[in-house]
Formats: sequence, structure tokens, C-alpha cells
Amino acid sequence: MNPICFNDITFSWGEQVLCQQLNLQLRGGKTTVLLGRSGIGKSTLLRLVAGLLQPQQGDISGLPGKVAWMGQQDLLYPWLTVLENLMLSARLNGEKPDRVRALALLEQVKLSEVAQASPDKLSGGMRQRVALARTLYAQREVVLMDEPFATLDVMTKLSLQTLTATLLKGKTVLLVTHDPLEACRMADDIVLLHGQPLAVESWPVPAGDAPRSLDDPRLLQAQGELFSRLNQDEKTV
Ligand SMILES: Nc1ncnc2c1ncn2[C@@H]1O[C@H](COP(=O)(O)OP(=O)(O)OP(=O)(O)O)[C@@H](O)[C@H]1O
Repeated sequence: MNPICFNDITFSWGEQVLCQQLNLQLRGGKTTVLLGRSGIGKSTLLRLVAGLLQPQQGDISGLPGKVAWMGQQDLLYPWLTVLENLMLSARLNGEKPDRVRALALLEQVKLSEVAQASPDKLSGGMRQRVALARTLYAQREVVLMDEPFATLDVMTKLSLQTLTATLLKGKTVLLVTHDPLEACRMADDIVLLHGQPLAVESWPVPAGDAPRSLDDPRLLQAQGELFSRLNQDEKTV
């Protein structure tokens, strides 16, 4: 699978130069986590990849025509059932909805029993599982995730991390998060963002494949080291 490359990207919000001739390569078929203090520019980079923003200079290469997006808000429609929400992209694209595949995905995220329910009847964690199934239904090679678990309680978050890392294996995933533990559990590659204009730093991931188990003491040690590094950045602001 192709890498996604930021080639000499310059982007400013008015006078604020967010990045200047930024170069970054994301491995194809792997999960890259972007970490950095609040306001550093993580979401802006994600939106540049999604094509929602255009750089003033440079380009991003290696992208397929369409990418999937999963954010903090699940954007489920309450007037559609869970199953209909899953298959909505097919309807919007004028394709025949694949009910069998949608039901199989609901089974993978352990929500078969609520296929005909309204999303309004589900908990926050269940709704994000529907959003994950909808992301998988779209069958995109590239998945962009902007803090998808930020609003969930810690136990729900941990189980969603495991499910997501398992089901998205093999796709090119770019995940923005504030959470060092999430990064250490889910990443194949970790990229730290510092400064303005942005500089990127590659950070070592803990041993083993994602999703990494909480039982592994190396995970908690790696989380601590990453937390200290991020804390240094906070102090310099
Ligand atoms: N629509 C906008 N117009 C002007 N400036 C913006 C806009 N969106 C973001 N910015 C600025 O760009 C910078 C980076 O914002 P961005 O949302 O990308 O950061 P972030 O790292 O994702 O932050 P957080 O972790 O808090 O979500 C911030 O200084 C922000 O104020």
C-alpha cells in the first residue's frame, strides 16, 4: 500500500503560519498516531489530508480518491435505524446497500441485537461502535480519525481501542489523540508535533503489535516516557 507523503506543505491560518515546508511520510497499511499539545495543529493536518483544507504550498501524495473519516461526534441520524445508518453511504452514492455485509459488520462490533434500533437508544460507546462499523462498511483504504474516543469513559475507551486496532489492521490509519496510552496501545508509528511552524519527531513505539495489552509492563513504561515528553512541551508554552 502507498505511503501518504506531505511534500513541502506550507499552511497558514491568516497570519499564523502553522507549518512551513513540512515533510512527513506515513507508512501505507499502518496506523500512525499524531500527538502534540492542544492547539498545535493536529486536526488541521488531518483536514489537509482529508482535502477539507488546501495548503498554500506543497502537496500531499499517495492518497486514494476517497478516505474515511471518524471523529469525536458519531454523526448518526436518529431517524434511521442503526442498520440504515451503516448503509447510508451506499444510498448516497446510488449503490445497492449490502445488507448482509452490514449485518456481518454489526456482529463484529457486537451490536447485532440493535440493528433495527434508533441510535438515540444507544450508549456513547455503542454509538461509536456503530460509527466504526460504518467506517468499515465504506471500505476505504485510508481512515482518518480525530480523537474518536475522547468522550468515552475509560473502560469503554480501552475496549474500543482494542476493537478498532484489530478491525482496521492493514489499512492506512492516521489517528489524532491527546492520550499517550491510546498512542502506545494503537500505533505502529508515533509522530510528535512541536512548535510553530510545526516540527515533527518520530517517537519509538513499545514492542509488540497493536493493540497492545495493558498487562504488558512495557506499555505503561512507554506511556510514562511519552507523557513526560509531552509535559515538557506544555511547560515551554
Ligand atoms: N478555522 C480556523 N480559523 C483560524 N484558526 C484556526 C482555525 N482552526 C484552527 N485554527 C488555529 O490553528 C491552530 C491549530 O488548531 P488545531 O485544531 O489544528 O489544533 P489541535 O492540535 O488539533 O488542537 P486540539 O488538540 O485542541 O484539538 C490553533 O492555533 C487554532 O486556533
